[in-house]
Amino acid sequence: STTDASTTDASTAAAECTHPPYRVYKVSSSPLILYLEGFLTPGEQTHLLNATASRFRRSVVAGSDGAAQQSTIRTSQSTDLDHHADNVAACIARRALDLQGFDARDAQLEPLQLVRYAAGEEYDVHTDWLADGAYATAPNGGNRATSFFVYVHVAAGTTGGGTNFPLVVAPRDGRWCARGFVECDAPYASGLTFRPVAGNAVFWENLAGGGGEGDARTEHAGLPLTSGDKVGMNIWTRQLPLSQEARRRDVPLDF
Ligand SMILES: O=C(O)CCC(=O)C(=O)O
Ligand SMILES: [Fe+2]
Repeated sequence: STTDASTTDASTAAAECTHPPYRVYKVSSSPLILYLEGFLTPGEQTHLLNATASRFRRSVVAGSDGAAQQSTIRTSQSTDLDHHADNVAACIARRALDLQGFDARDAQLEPLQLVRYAAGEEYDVHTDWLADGAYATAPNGGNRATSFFVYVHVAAGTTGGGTNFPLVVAPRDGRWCARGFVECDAPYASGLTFRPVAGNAVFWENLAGGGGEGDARTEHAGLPLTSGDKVGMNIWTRQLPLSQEARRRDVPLDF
């Protein structure tokens, strides 16, 4: 390709990439939650791991002042991957926008964020939408309208590490369990837990109501990994375009 990496965006990469025929299953209407089977190809999974392998650092969260800080609630390692500088990541970003219809723009995407969990690590219950409006300003793209959590790698023998939505009722049909998408051994009262399955993804809308308020029902957790190794990826779409500066900056978007 002769495309200059600095000018590549999810639109230009779309011409060069072939999207896998992933399947979409609605899990919940309100909040909207979709399960995406085969969202990443095996080649894309390998590429994402290789592109980020040496770059993982202790994850951070938004502190009470909005600034990124380490916390016992999020003990994983993470790293950003700028999809404007990586054609595979740009193709995945394009796919994530396409699912959201023609109005979702590349400028609304945060850099892709990979998250790695070793045994014992977790991300306790949180929302992806920012509770403090001071950090959901127009130059910051407003709030996080939607989230994808994509399972990039799940080592053989991995246990635990599901993605749990405590306030969402689990779907009932046995195929959710039989296909390995949903954890069905946990008590009903614990809500909905997706099992980590490499290549698959969960998509949801974070905001509700006409005013775009954060939807409390979208709270969720990356449950503790009890053994193995799990790498996931967040793809966050803002309500509005992020300023060029905010798109490139690690702080305060990197949580
Ligand atoms: O690890 C998971 O299953 C979920 C992670 C998550 O919610 C996040 O990184 O915001
Ligand atoms: Fe999250």
